[in-house]
Amino acid sequence: MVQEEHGLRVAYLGPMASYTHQAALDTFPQSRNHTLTPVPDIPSIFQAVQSNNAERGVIPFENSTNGSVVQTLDLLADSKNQYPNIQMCGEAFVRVQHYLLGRKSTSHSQSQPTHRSSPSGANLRHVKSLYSHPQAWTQCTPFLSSAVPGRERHDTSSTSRAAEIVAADKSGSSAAICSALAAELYGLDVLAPDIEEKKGNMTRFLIIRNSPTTSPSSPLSQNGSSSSWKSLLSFTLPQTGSPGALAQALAVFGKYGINLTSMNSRPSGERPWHYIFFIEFQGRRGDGKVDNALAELQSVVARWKTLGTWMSNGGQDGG
Ligand SMILES: O=C(O)C(=O)Cc1ccccc1
Repeated sequence: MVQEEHGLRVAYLGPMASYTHQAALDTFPQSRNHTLTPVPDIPSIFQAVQSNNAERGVIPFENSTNGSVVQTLDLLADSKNQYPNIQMCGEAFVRVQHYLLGRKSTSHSQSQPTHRSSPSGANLRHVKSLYSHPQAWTQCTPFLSSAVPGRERHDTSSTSRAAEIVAADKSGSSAAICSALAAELYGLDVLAPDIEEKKGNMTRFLIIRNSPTTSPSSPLSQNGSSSSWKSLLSFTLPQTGSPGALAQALAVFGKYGINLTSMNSRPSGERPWHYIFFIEFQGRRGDGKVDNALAELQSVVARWKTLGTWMSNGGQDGG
C-alpha cells in the first residue's frame, strides 16, 4: 500500500532492517519525503502516534504461519485508556524470509560428521545462543530443531535488534534470526538462508494514525464500493452470564449480510476469564448496512469501539 501524502513522520518497530521497517518503506516511499523513525518497541509506536510525535505508525499485526501478534491486540484493547485516538488507516503485507545470521566458524571442522551444519553447509557447532523476536521462533521450528537444537534462546523486541546484539558479540558464538537486509546492514554472515518453515510466510502490518473522532468516513461514492473497505472493531460482552451473547453479536453481522474477515479474542483485563473480541469485516461506517449492524450490536455488547477503516486493496482512508 502506498500512501498519497508527502512528508509524514512515521514511527516503526526498529532498529533498521526489521520486517516492520520493510513494511514502512513499502508504504511510505522515500521519494515522498516521509521521515521514518525507528522506535524500540510496539508500545512506543502507539505512544508516538497518540502524542502526535508521528502522524503514522507501522506495527506487526498477524503472520500467516503463527497468527496474531498478541502484544498488538493488547495495545488495541487499550484497557488503561492510554491510546484513545489510535485508529487503523491501512495495512501492508510483507513476505517474510528468515535468515540465520552470525559469524562463520573459523574452525575447519565441516568435514567432521559429528558437527552439525546448516542446509547451506555452514558449520553451526560454534553457535551457542540464538536471538530473535518471539514470532520468528515458531516460524522456523523444523530448522531450529534439526540444525541448532538445544541452544539457549533469547527473545528480542525485533529481529533487527537481535542482529544488532549478535553484531556486538565479539565471541562470535551467537546468531540471530532476521532478514537478509539485516546481514548487510549489521555486517553479519549468512549461516543459513530461507529457514522459515512455510515458503509463503507473510506478515500483515497495520498502519495507525491519530484520529480523535470515530464518526463515519467520507461518503462512499467518493472512494470505491463498500466491499473494498475493511473495518476493525472491538467489543466486550455483558458481565453477568448471558447465554448466547457472543453468538448474538456475530449474528448481527450475518443479518445485515456483512462479511467477517477475521476474529480474535484476548483477556479483557477487567476480570479473569472475561474477553475482548476483535472483529474485522468488509465495509465501513456510512454504509447503511454497517450503520444498522453497529446500532443493533450496541444492544448486545457491553463496551465497543471502532478501531478504524481502510481500503483492503491497498489504499488508505483519507477521513
Ligand atoms: O522483528 C521484526 O523484524 C518485526 O518487524 C516483527 C516481526 C517478527 C517476525 C516476523 C515478522 C515480523
